[in-house]
Amino acid sequence: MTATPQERLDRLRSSIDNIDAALIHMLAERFKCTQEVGRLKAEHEMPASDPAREARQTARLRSLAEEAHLDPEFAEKWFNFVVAEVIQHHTRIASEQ
Ligand SMILES: O=C(O)C(=O)C[C@]1(C(=O)O)C=C[C@@H](O)C=C1
Repeated sequence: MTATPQERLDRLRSSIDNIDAALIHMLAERFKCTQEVGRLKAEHEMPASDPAREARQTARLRSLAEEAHLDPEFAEKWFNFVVAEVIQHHTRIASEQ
């Protein structure tokens, strides 16, 4: 028996739910790492941002996105969005020292 459109939609949404949950958990782990980086940088008076590292990571992520058939512009925008938040966290940690 073929699935109804509603059943197909429900099945796809169930996968989307799992993927969204995985993304949230991965982001949480990434922010745990960057919080530690922020504390390390603050303790050693290192600058919050590292444009050279960002440029290397942007090139790497754009290349991975292309291989995965994901829009590289979107991958770069996502990375810039996350890094902007991380830099705010780093700056706050340094100001609390
Ligand atoms: O790797 C670092 O130095 C970080 O602070 C982490 C990170 C990132 O989130 O990827 C954030 C800010 C820097 O400009 C570069 C990279």
